[in-house]
Amino acid sequence: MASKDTTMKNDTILSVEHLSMRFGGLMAINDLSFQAKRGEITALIGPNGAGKTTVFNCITGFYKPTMGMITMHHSSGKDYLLERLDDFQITKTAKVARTFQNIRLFTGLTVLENLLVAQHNMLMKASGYTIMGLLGMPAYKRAAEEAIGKARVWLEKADLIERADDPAGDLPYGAQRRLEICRAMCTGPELLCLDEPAAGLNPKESLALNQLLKSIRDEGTSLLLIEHDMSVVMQISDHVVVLEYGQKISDGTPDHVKNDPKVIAAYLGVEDEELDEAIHEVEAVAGETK
Ligand SMILES: Nc1ncnc2c1ncn2[C@@H]1O[C@H](COP(=O)(O)OP(=O)(O)OP(=O)(O)O)[C@@H](O)[C@H]1O
Repeated sequence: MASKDTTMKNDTILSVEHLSMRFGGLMAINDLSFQAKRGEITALIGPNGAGKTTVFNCITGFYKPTMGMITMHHSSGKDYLLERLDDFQITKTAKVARTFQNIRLFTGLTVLENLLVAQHNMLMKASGYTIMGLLGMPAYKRAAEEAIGKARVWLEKADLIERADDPAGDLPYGAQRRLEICRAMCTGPELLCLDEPAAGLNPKESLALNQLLKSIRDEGTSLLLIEHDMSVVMQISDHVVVLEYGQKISDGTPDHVKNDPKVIAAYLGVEDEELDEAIHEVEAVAGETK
């Protein structure tokens, strides 16, 4: 019999079925279906304008899809139809958190305060939506201590604990990106969606990011990410879905998609007859970066 861990790892956390999104005359996503597995890092890749951010915006409630179903399957066995929920319900109830292409921290607040703001809902609930917090009632005090404890755990994991009391805006770029991820993790998501987390990072920052993302996965949160940096995608993803012109052109392990001629053609923008040459070029580049 499979162990519980193995079973958990192989089941589906997110199903996207026949998703379409039309903007006026443009079909940005056209009948897209794919699944993300629980306990895995799934990467959504594709050339510029392929529709990756639009898929993210549909999953996280920023857009209502023109057609299709997006289902979040909780580990409790409960399912949530994301296209029917508002964005705040998607975070709070369906437990899907996201980060954006551009950093959205409260730069004037400290690193720790940014993580406490993320837990505002839980603290408000503990206060009974009254002045219990100001009066220092035990239930609120406990909740506040828990919030600080959770923030500390994430700051340790992201190697930011030394900077807890510094303004978030003073952190180097790569550290700000990691802080954003910690902030999303403080909301307790089952699925974390990251929009280009490695954009603008230097190789050292990129390595720190990879370690953080792998530790998030290994502790049981599933990840879905859009990423242009192929070294990040190939190093940390368990599963890759490739889009071109709003449609899926490949789906499988990093090795599978890396060698898929359709993917190579899409990235290099080559015609079928030029494919062999393009594949040789890609293999040569891959060999150099090993
Ligand atoms: N709000 C919108 N209104 C109209 N067209 C849009 C809108 N959002 C996206 N599009 C169009 O949909 C298509 C897919 O865009 P999208 O941003 O999803 O692609 P992407 O794969 O994320 O691209 P990139 O890698 O450049 O970020 C593009 O042609 C884009 O111009």
